[in-house]
Amino acid sequence: MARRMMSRLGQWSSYVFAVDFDMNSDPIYFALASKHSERPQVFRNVLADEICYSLHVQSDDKIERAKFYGGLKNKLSKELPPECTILEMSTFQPNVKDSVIKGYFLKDASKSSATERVLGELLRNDPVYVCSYLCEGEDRQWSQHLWSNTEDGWGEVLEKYCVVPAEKPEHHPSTLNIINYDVFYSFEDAYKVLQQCVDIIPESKAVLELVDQRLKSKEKTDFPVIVIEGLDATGKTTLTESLTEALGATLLKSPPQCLSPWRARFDTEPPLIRRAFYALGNYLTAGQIGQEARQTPVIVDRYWHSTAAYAIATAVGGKLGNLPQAGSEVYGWPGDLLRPSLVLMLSLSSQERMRRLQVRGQDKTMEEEELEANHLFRQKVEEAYQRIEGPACVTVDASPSPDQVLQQVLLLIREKCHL
Ligand SMILES: Nc1ncnc2c1ncn2[C@@H]1O[C@H](COP(=O)(O)OP(=O)(O)O)[C@@H](O)[C@H]1O
Ligand SMILES: Nc1ccn([C@@H]2O[C@H](COP(=O)(O)OP(=O)(O)O)[C@@H](O)[C@H]2O)c(=O)n1
Repeated sequence: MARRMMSRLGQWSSYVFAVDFDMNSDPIYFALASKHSERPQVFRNVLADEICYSLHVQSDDKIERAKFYGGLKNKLSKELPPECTILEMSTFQPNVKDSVIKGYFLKDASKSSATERVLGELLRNDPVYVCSYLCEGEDRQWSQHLWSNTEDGWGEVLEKYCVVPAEKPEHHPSTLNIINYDVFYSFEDAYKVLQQCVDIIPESKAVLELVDQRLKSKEKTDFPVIVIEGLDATGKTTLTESLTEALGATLLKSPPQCLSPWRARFDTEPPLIRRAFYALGNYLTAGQIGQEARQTPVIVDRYWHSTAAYAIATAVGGKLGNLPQAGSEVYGWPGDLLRPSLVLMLSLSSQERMRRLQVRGQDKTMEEEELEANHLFRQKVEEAYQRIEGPACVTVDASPSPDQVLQQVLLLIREKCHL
């Protein structure tokens, strides 16, 4: 095991580390070197004399890595002393796609041995790299020690590096592993993930069986296909129902009804697996759309835009500006997924959306902090919605009365789809 870690470590000196100390600011970027740099100390404003650690999952298996990383946060939160802060961390090669190894950075102010005990146990039993960080010497510079894992837990220090500041990369690290981790751009890529899960998530088998029986859709439909998108409580259900009636259309949704027995199960899975499930849902819905659009117009409540926008917004940490730029390949439409004729996104101010959620009896107990984090998340979802192409969505003001929204949308449909 130690040898394998060493071989990866050889590359590690070309990696940059990013720690998210504050979600509203840039991460702190640092690299490893054999000598300290002249530049100011890396953790100057965020760390005092705490002992710090970092943990990275070491596995070449994508599913194992995703499962273990998801569970690790819960385990750490439960077992570490409360004075130990758990921060998200990425190790990556700047601007190199698929190079991110996700991990956690621990800022330990507990002055107890409990943290070392928990980490020693992880080292002994689990596929992790553990590093400790110490602030030493007269010039108070930080260094990183990489520990080997032995049967006793903490083994020996394999490598010792000086921690030096690194440049902010052009692309935020959380954007580097979106493709085929958070968003899937072909049926096959999503299908493969669920196939690999069959042993650990038995429900995957039933989902794959349904997907195997899906209807294949033609590229072109006889009748228009109109997708309604938007955040929760923007009025999608209300509008899709009235539109369906007004146009004599068929109403479908993604994920389709036939996946509902498994949705809650896959919602508890890490993004890789959860997103693959929703991606497959779109292909099932596409089959139904192809069938129905032979006879009537089709209205679809959420489709690809929801899958991609939520996945991207969740994957991309921190500020709105961290999203991949407009025109990036992550906003492209999967080549093998039926394209609708028109996509409309319902947009509402956050005050009106909160009011509607409250009328519906939800979100009443949300803490201020959570609201703030959610505000940032919603902004990212809406921005991602607007950047997705092929077809791009048309934004509709959803604040007027239900009937006014319907009339406005009917006008748009007549104009764009000649209905
Ligand atoms: N145009 C509108 N004006 C005022 N309230 C609305 C409007 N559209 C929907 N609502 C109400 O807002 C809530 C959320 O609407 P809903 O259609 O369930 O949204 P979604 O399907 O997007 O979650 C419901 O209580 C609904 O009655
Ligand atoms: N086509 C879809 C639909 C939903 N989703 C996911 O499902 C969540 C939204 O579902 P929801 O149940 O809140 O939707 P509504 O109740 O607002 O219609 C989002 O977090 C998306 O991640 C998806 O990925 N793809």
